[in-house]
Amino acid sequence: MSKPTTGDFTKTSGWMDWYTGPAKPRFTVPAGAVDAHCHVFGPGAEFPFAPERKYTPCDASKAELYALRDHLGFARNVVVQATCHGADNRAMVDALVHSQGRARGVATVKRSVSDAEIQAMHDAGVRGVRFNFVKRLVDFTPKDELLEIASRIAKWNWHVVIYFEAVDLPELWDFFTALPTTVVVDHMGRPDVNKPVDGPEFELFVKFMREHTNVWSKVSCPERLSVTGPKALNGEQNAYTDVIPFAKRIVDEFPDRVLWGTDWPHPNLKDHMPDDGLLVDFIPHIATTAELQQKLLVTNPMRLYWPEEV
Ligand SMILES: O=C(O)/C=C(\CC(=O)C(=O)O)C(=O)O
Repeated sequence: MSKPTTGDFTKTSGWMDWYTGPAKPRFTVPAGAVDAHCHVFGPGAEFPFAPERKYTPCDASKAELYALRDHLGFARNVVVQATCHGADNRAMVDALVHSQGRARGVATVKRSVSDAEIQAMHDAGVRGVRFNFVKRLVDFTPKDELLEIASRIAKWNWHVVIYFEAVDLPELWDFFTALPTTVVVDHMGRPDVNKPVDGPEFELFVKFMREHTNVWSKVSCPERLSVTGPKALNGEQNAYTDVIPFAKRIVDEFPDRVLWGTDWPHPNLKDHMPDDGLLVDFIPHIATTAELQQKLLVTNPMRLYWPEEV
C-alpha cells in the first residue's frame, strides 16, 4: 500500500497514520468474513472534513480500505461514519455504492434528516445510525432528539450503534434501555482493563447485555483498550493480552450477539499504530473455537447487515 495523503487539510498535531504494509494474517478468517467496524476518511480533497470535527485525520480512501479487506482475507465491510465527517455521510455512502454490494454502512444523522434522505441512504446500504457519547469526539446532543431519530429509523429496520466510555454507562443506562431497536455497542463500552474482568464496572456491562437481548457488542479495538500490550507489531502473535479476558468473556457468554472489526484506519491512536494483519491474529484468542469464529465473523454480521442473504 502507498503512504497516506493529507489533501489540503492539516492533520491534528501528533496524528498517527494507518500502518502501511500489514502482515498477512496467520489466522485464516472463515469464508465470507465481515470486518464490521472500519471507517473511511475523505479523501479530504473530494469529501471535506466537517467544520465541527474534533480531529483532522490523514486520508483513508475506499480503495485503500478495500485493498486491506482483500489482503486480510475478509469478504465484506461495515463502514461506520467517523466523527471527523460529522453528519455529512457522503464519503461513507460513496464507499458503499462502490463496493459491489460488499459494504454496508452506519450513518450519523440529525433530527432534520428527511424520510427521502433516509431512504436514499438505505438504498445505498446504510443499516444503522451511530450515537456517540465520547466527549472528546462530539458535542452533546439532547436525548429527546436521539430518541426521535431512533424511533424514525426503526421503520427501516435499522439499528443504533452506541459509543461510550465504561464510567458513563450508569448515567446512560435509562436512555440506552429505552432504545426501540437493536443496539450495538462499540468496543465493549470501552472497559478500563486495569480493573478486574469480574469487577463492578465490567459486570454492569455484562448485565446490560444479559438483561437486554437487543444489545450486541463489538469485541474490537484491543489496541485502544490495552494498557500493557504487547503491541501488534513486529510479528507479535500474543498482542494485547490484558484485553483478552474481557473480549473472551463477551464472546463466550453472548456468542450470537458479537461482531468484530479492524477499526481501520484507527483514528486518534496516540501510542502506536497496529499492524492490521496481527490484529486479525488476535481473533482466535477471544473466539477460541471454529464455531465461535464463524458466528463472530460471518453469521452475526450477516444477520444484522445482509439479512436478505441469510
Ligand atoms: O473509530 C473508533 O471507533 C473510535 C474512535 C473514533 C471515532 O469513533 C470517530 O471518529 O467516529 C476514537 O475512539 O477516537
